[in-house]
Amino acid sequence: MAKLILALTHAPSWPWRDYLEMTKPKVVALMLVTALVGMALATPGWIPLTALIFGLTGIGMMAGSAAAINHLVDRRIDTIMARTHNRPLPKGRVAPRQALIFAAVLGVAGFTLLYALVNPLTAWLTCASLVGYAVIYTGFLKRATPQNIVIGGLAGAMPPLLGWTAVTGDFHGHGMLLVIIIFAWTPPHFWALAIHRKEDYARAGLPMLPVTHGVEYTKTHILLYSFLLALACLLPVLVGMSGPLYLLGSTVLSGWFVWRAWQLKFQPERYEPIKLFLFSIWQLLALFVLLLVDHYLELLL
Ligand code: HEM
Ligand SMILES: CC(C)=CCC/C(C)=C/CC/C(C)=C/COP(=O)(O)OP(=O)(O)O
Repeated sequence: MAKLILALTHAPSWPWRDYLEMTKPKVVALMLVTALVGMALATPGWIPLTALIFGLTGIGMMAGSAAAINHLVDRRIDTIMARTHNRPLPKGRVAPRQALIFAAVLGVAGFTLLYALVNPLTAWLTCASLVGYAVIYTGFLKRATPQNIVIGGLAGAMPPLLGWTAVTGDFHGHGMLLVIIIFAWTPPHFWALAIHRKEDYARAGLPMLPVTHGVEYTKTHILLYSFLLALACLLPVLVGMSGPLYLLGSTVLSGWFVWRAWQLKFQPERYEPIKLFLFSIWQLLALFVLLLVDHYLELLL
């Protein structure tokens, strides 16, 4: 252990910002919001404090570890792409060995926390998500097929279910519905950025949809997924998990998403792909805040 800490802190000054960057903090933060909502919806009362604190910490640590492994595995292609060439590994600010140790310590600590203080089911499911993203998506799918993000997106969509099992220790269909929402949201989220960064991906030799099938084909798929997302967003109401406030708010958000995806396809001069990418992030945040507010409002009324 002392050796590990020594290797991590050996650099002349502790480049903590680089290590933080490797955990993709903004992405993980939004994932933790979705996990928190999964926790809240799993129980009619307040979220038990142990599940809340150790659950979110453990899930956050393991997601950060997965992100750091992604930085490590992708360090060569990240050097080629304009968006990523300034990252800590391509720039040599963090050595591959240090990144590996960092990811391992973070991942093992997160797993131990979840296993010992939350429950084994959540620990193993989070472990499966880590492997899904860091190994299956990053190490294989990303380089293999333009459907990489559709399949790999499942790992990133898991946090609400992880939050749910952290509270109940059991699977529940309602938790899975929240996963389905993020699963349908991920392709338009990513493909909008992939259109914007098409040249980057082509140069790096990555088979992203706009590179392999063209921009128009990708835009059509974004539009189709926006319809799928709108349908998925209705599921919490159809099963009675969420009420009228959520129905109203999510319908507005879904309509807005479909309208923007429609503009992207049919009025490209009015709406650029990068705008849809940024919008998708706020839309998902708003959707999950709505689920939360609706849940507690139903409890209070
Ligand atoms: C495997 C599925 C996913 C892929 C391939 C993907 C892809 C990306 C990419 C390439 C970026 C740009 C990062 C950058 O500019 O450095 C990004 C940003 C972002 N993604 Fe995703 N994403 C996925 C899933 C998710 C999920 C599930 C969430 C949250 C629940 C999420 C939230 C975000 C946020 C908040 C950002 C902005 C980060 C920033 O500004 O630094 N993503 N995503
Ligand atoms: C345990 C758990 C919940 C794991 C999920 C972890 C996680 C941080 C998923 C992030 C999804 C994401 C930003 C993918 C982009 O990868 P990319 O390689 O396509 O993007 P990049 O080029 O920006 O690195």
